[in-house]
Amino acid sequence: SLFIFISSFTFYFLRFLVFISGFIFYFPPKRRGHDNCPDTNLVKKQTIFSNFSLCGIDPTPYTALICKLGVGLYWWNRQPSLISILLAPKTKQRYAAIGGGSPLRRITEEQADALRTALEAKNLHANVYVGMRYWYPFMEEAIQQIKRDRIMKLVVLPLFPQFSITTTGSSIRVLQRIFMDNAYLSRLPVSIIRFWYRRQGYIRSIADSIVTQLSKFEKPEEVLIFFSAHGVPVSYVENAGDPYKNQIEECIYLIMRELKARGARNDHTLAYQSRVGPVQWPKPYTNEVLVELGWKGVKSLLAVPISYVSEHIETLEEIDMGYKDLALKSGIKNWGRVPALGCTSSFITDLADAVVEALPSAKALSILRETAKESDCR
Ligand SMILES: C=CC1=C(C)c2cc3[nH]c(cc4nc(cc5[nH]c(cc1n2)c(C)c5CCC(=O)O)C(CCC(=O)O)=C4C)c(C)c3C=C
Ligand SMILES: [Fe+2]
Repeated sequence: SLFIFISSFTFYFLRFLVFISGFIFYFPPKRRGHDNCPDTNLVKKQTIFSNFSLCGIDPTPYTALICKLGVGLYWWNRQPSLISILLAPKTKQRYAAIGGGSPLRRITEEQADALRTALEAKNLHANVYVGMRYWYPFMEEAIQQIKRDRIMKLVVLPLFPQFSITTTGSSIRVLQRIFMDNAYLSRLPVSIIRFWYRRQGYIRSIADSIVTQLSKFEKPEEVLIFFSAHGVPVSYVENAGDPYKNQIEECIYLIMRELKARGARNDHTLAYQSRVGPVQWPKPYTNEVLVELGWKGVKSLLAVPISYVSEHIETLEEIDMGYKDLALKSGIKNWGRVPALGCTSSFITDLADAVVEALPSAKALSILRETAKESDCR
């Protein structure tokens, strides 16, 4: 325990030094309110690694305590860290290449509107709040609004089809931390949809989109369907029990089964993209596989980003620019890409069904927390 305490202390001292260095070298843009907030996502890049907690996992059990000792977690988690400062120039260039900012917030707000309308069509009159983990509007802000509105029941719908500790798990953790500190929130019945890639509506919507894109090739039957999933550190999968990799594989199996049922006989493959930092990522890597496929003589390829439901930097820049260039240079002649589902109506209707189905199981988070402790949302 003494050892843990000393290492925690050292960690937070180093963290403090990095935080100070962040202020010396970089001044984040001031927040100017939602409507004119610069959605360049540069700040997100600069805060995403904050607290040295890679992807939202706190490295010590003392975080909550330390934050209560005068440094609010909300503020603490928004300070730039060294690694993010180092990455900033490259990130700035990448966002410049897609028009100077991420469309993610706009698309998410459109999805929220479409979901509200789809719920109304099902006679459910609900408020839909958008809360983001690393950018405005932050989850904390959405929760403040929920508190003000004194809603009666809450369904949490992560916009990630598959569960990962780094995405949905990290968001649930924030939610639990805030909810348990407040009397109204801790009693509010909540239902969390932890993943939804098995839903027929989602699988069918992706399959529809793949069929549409295949039909644009001269010889659709010869096209290789290339699933590109976002990677997560291997240690999360192997040591922390992140179900993400298994869920990705099952998701692809379900999509291919749907395509086969519709008569498609295309080959398919899976690779992992967006590697960050020196940690090991699940293999094979998207860039390496593309080169290999080119060498092997694959001529037509349809890229299917499988971890997202909105266009953003990893589809518009990483896939459409980086991987496409690499594929063409490696000998692949015909390139296509399935767009993210965005506001596709069959998809939004299915999400609305998921919300309706989740309502009856809503329970106060104080009860859910016990279940979460035993599960994978650490
Ligand atoms: C170790 C770091 C990261 C892991 C693991 C990770 C997992 C992960 N992320 C998404 C989806 C998105 N990530 C986005 C941005 C983003 N993510 C990381 C790091 C990790 N993500 C960084 C550093 C950033 C900043 C942007 C960048 O430079 O790439 C976004 C938003 C991008 C936008 O344009 O708005 C999404 C969406 C998934 C699905 C995932 C694992 C399952
Ligand atoms: Fe990410």
